[in-house]
Amino acid sequence: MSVTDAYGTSPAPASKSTESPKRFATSIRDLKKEYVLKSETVRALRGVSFDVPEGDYVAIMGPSGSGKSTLLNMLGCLDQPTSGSLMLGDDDISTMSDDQLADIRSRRIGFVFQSYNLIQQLSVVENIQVPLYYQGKLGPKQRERAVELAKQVGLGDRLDHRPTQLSGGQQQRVAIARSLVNDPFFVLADEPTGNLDSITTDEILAIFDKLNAEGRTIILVTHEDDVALRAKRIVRLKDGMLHTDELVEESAREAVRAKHAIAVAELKARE
Ligand SMILES: Nc1ncnc2c1ncn2[C@@H]1O[C@H](COP(=O)(O)OP(=O)(O)OP(=O)(O)O)[C@@H](O)[C@H]1O
Repeated sequence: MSVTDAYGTSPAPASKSTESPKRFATSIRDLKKEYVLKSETVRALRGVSFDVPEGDYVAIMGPSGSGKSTLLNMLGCLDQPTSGSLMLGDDDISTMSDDQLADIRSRRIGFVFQSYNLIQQLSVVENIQVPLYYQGKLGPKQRERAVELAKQVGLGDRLDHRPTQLSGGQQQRVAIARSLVNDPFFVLADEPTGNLDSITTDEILAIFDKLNAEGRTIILVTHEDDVALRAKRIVRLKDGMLHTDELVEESAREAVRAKHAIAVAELKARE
């Protein structure tokens, strides 16, 4: 296998070096989530712990029912744990009110969904500005930032297009630009390439590579090994527990990038 042991799941021992301490985009400790139904209690997460240092690129994997969506909902401040802690910066989401959760969600988390979730009536630039709208922050400066982000994801010539006038890959680029508009703690991507063909998948993964190289923290849920191997680290859940937490060797990342590049070149040659 092309991965090595990762950071470990317990708090790091105090460093004796003079290096500044690692900052975490999020830090999760003994996270549990139970759903209480009439006939039974489902233990969806049974004590999950791991850290995501700033600048990391983590793929979360696991079989159906292993707890990925439950974890994602908490990382996205859409739901609270039954017990344990999930820190975003200095805030523990398990102690927040619904209003505080909504506030931190709109200000500090960048979402990218499988189905893009764009507003059909709005243009590319307007869609990118949507998270700012919810904070009452809309002005020329914010529009300028949205235009800049559109250019960063290669949509500088599509600023006034509506989602129906864009391909799936272009719509996902809008969603990625939208996810960055608030300068989030991390980009949370749920099967972001699930609806895309191989060529477009590679283009979207290249954007994530670039964003991560620029220092953006990315947390991505995927079922696909080849998508996960583009990340720096793979966290696997099983039966609501952390099964493995492994770093992906740079050589393995390079190999999968090369494999994707060859597949894309072959497909383009056939067109
Ligand atoms: N709202 C809910 N009420 C009750 N049980 C739930 C709820 N949401 C999830 N579960 C249960 O919690 C467990 C974990 O579900 P979860 O959706 O987090 O898994 P998953 O890994 O995302 O699965 P998949 O890959 O199929 O989406 C499952 O047994 C599921 O049935």
